[in-house]
Amino acid sequence: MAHESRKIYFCGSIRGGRDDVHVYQRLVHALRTYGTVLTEHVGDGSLTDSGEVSDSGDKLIHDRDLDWLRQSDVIVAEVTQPSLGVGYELGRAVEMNKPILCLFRPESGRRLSAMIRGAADGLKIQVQDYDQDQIQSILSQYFSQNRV
Ligand SMILES: O=c1[nH]c(=O)n([C@H]2C[C@H](O)[C@@H](COP(=O)(O)O)O2)cc1CO
Repeated sequence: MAHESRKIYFCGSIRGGRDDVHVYQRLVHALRTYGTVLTEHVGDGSLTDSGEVSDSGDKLIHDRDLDWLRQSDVIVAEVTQPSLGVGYELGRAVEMNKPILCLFRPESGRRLSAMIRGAADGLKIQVQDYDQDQIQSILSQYFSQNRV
């Protein structure tokens, strides 16, 4: 798929905690090489764990994000910092049969949920352990696959 037309949905923790926001920032920046990132705000350093401010509240955020999820060609999720919202997005994306790449940093000392690692089939749903130095190579390898 051509870079210009590919829509990427990036998932990262917001109310689950913003400790990894610098990693999300790097990923969003790197992902722009491969398409349009619909959820750029996830990597915004000024967005706190209060989440986005919206007059219409959480329903607007939820409905907008599900629309973006439906439109997207691929989901990339940074899953090191546990987040209910990211887990929910991934579950919905699985049901939509979207290609999914989950990225986990073992250096965190955490153990990824079995419901994420156990969902991987190595094809449509991929879970990759990585450290930040590998961001470019992992994304380059992933997007060179025909299925995304
Ligand atoms: O303000 C928000 N905006 C937003 O787009 N989200 C979406 C995108 C993130 O991938 C995910 C984060 O979920 P959580 O806030 O539960 O960590 O949910 C979540 C929030 C706040 O829950």
